[in-house]
Amino acid sequence: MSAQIPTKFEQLFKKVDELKPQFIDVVAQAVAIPAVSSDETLRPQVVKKAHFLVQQLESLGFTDIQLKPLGLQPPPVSNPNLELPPVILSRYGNDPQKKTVLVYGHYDVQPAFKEDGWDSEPFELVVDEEKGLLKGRGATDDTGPLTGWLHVVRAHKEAGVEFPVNLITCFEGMEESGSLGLEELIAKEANGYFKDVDAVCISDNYWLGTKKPVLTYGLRGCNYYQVTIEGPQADLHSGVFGGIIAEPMIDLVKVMSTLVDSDGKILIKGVDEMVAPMTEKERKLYDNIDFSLDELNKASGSNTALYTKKEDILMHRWRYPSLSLHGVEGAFSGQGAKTVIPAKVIGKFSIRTVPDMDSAKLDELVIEHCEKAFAKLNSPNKCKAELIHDGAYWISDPHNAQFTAASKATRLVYGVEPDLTREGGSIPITVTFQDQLKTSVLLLPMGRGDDGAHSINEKLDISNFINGIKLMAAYLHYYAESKEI
Ligand SMILES: C[C@H](N)C(=O)N[C@@H](Cc1c[nH]cn1)C(=O)O
Ligand SMILES: [Zn+2]
Ligand SMILES: [Zn+2]
Repeated sequence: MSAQIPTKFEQLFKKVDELKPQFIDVVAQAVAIPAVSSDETLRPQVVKKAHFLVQQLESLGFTDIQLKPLGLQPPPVSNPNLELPPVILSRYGNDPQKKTVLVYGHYDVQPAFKEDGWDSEPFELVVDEEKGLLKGRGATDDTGPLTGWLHVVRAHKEAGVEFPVNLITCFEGMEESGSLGLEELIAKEANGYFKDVDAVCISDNYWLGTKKPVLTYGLRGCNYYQVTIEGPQADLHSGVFGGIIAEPMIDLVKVMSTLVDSDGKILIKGVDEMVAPMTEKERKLYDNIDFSLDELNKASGSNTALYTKKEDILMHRWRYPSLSLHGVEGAFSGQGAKTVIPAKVIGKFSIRTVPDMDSAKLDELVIEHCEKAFAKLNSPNKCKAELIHDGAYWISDPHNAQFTAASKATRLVYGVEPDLTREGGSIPITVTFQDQLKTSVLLLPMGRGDDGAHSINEKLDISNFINGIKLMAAYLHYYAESKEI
């Protein structure tokens, strides 16, 4: 640690180091709750995790803790009476002399099963001191970073360092499923719970690579669709009915194959035309970013990249749309050789959206495309294409007080200037915070590009966890000291 480091940071960082076992224990307890928002049967677990976080907030002295209900989950949903998980609002400090920072995170996670190929149980945090890793679903996305904000508060309390800002939490349990219901809550609370918010900070994305910290000023959006094809009343024996009835799965494969080609080119007419043209100024930005094909290959664990040049990889991750095929509900997917003809199959795919794509126009193009592709099959089956959820893209100017404070904090903690990046993933609610609260938003990632978010063996390096907590703390102090909002 440098000799010039201010005493308050020395005290704080020492305390963060000392509290490492306790911080990891909180992450372990949180990871143990399988809060999978996309699985309707696990909704009680998502709610359980909300209550666990409330207990943590209470014990740290947060006040005005509220579990905001969001009503019923809108269709398409199997259980029409399914309640959305609550949003956790709370505050730490209420000093009118201080700035107020809202921190957003999500406590829900992606599904995970050991059979998917995990080396350990996904909902049992593995603390691998030798490799320096925390492994478990949510370690990096977003349970680890979300709890980071609570650890920042605890470190201040136990180090006896004054907390520099008023902190407001907005923790949701539906981010991985499109942040349903949150937009309305933010609009409602913009002049209520959130009325004094000066800045919003989100720690829910990742460094580009594995070595260099980044600050993020853009996200792609995500429109998620499903195509349902149904025919027979029940699943059938393929020896008895194969070749003499129209099979929904055959139709679905044909429809889905018209969406995208193997080079990643989206085949839906009108989509490319909506993408903002590249400017010379933007083109130059890619030159200075620290990234390589090698890092991409390491993160994907393969040599399957569609592009070899750094600039092409980054542009296709950040500023061009992509279409991914995710799966088929109702289809046989187990081991072995079941000879069934599924009666009803639901194909799932999503499009990552970018400036200047119009979300509603995209829905029209996608639905029309699927209907036309199905009509060409002359099938007697029924087909319905629909949007499941959408979330907007976001891009901002990274030259403001928040980014300046976070750059300074990065230099303090990591000793380097962070790269300014965009993120290929989505955090649907980001733009709503910016527009409704009329504040700047900073994305301050904790984990690395190879953390395996949404994948098997999701991990967070312990060094990223501990330095990430220090970074959050330093950012809050530098932001509090800055003259501008
Ligand atoms: C980047 C963030 N941690 C994340 O994983 N976001 C999800 C959000 C989403 C949108 N639709 C479904 N999930 C993502 O980018 O997939
Ligand atoms: Zn996330
Ligand atoms: Zn995620």
